[in-house]
Amino acid sequence: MVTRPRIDIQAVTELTELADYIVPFAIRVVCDFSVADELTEGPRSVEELAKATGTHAPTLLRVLRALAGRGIFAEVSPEVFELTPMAEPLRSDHPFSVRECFPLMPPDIRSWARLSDSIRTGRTSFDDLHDRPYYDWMAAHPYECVRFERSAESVNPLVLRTLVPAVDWSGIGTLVDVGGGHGTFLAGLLRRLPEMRAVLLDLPHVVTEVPQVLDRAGVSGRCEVVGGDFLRAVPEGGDAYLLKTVLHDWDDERAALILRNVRAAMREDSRVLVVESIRESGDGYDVGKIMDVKALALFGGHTRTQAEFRSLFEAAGLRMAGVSRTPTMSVIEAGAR
Ligand SMILES: C[S@@+](CC[C@H](N)C(=O)[O-])C[C@H]1O[C@@H](n2cnc3c(N)ncnc32)[C@H](O)[C@@H]1O
Repeated sequence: MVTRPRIDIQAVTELTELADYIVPFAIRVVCDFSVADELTEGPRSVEELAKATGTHAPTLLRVLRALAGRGIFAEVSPEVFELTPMAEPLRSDHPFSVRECFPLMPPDIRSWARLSDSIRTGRTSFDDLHDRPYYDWMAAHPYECVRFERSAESVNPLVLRTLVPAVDWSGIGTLVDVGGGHGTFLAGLLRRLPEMRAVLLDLPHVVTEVPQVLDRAGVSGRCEVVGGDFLRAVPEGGDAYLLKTVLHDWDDERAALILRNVRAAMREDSRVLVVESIRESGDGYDVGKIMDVKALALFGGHTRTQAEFRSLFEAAGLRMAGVSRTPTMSVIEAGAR
């Protein structure tokens, strides 16, 4: 039996608002021109802001008005704008700055535009569009690679804040950060845990950025940097192995291979700390479900439920030891089986 459509005007309105994809692009552009940085001393007219940022005043006004409608900046008097709580984190000096969070790079956007291909075939649209997997493409495109790593790391200050108190770090003299990116998470960890030493492994073209990050944090004396491939091998000698937002990039076969390489490198008593967004059941907002679709379009991996993590560890000769959920990400801990 066909039921008649239910009419809920509020729902129709909310749905049409979701079609307005200008917001992330407008945020990207105000970040590119450091508009939030120009408002740190208080409200300013669009005319002044345009002069300071090298932009076209009437156009900047249109973008700022659109964002103000979403609570990002406020028009306090005609054509005069100020920062709001949601605009503050777009400042470059904000301790939880997210201005790198919106890279919106053409290769990614073109893959999103081809999501219909993924839905038909189950394949990763990025690979089909660019003829190779994400990280291989990034290796040949240094500018985009740096933008990608910075966006992946932009939430690290926030994650560190919730994660450090949630984990028992005692007994970890040496931590191996597997796929550690530019090292911002590890640098933050080493600053908070002054007794700890570390090894960071990432692809050779990615680790070139790591020394500057460690130097800025004043921790370079406690961290060795290794350029390598975790699909082949992982450094030995860790009391613990950290894999933060790494496994969701990979299908089960390759995620298990990475963990088997960790298993081969670790001692019987070493710990494995996986930091990820666990995919939860139920209909609530769940970053694990959002990341899952991102992994589908771009990386060819997927996020996992707690039960899926348990099976993945078992396939790699590990045993899940516990899960700590924090307001940002979860820590899924494992040991040797
Ligand atoms: C989503 S980023 C996470 C970075 C970092 N762990 C963090 O959370 O800030 C995934 C990382 O895996 C690295 N990666 C991808 N393939 C790799 C490989 N075969 N060997 C080593 N690292 C790899 C990427 O370069 C990237 O830095």
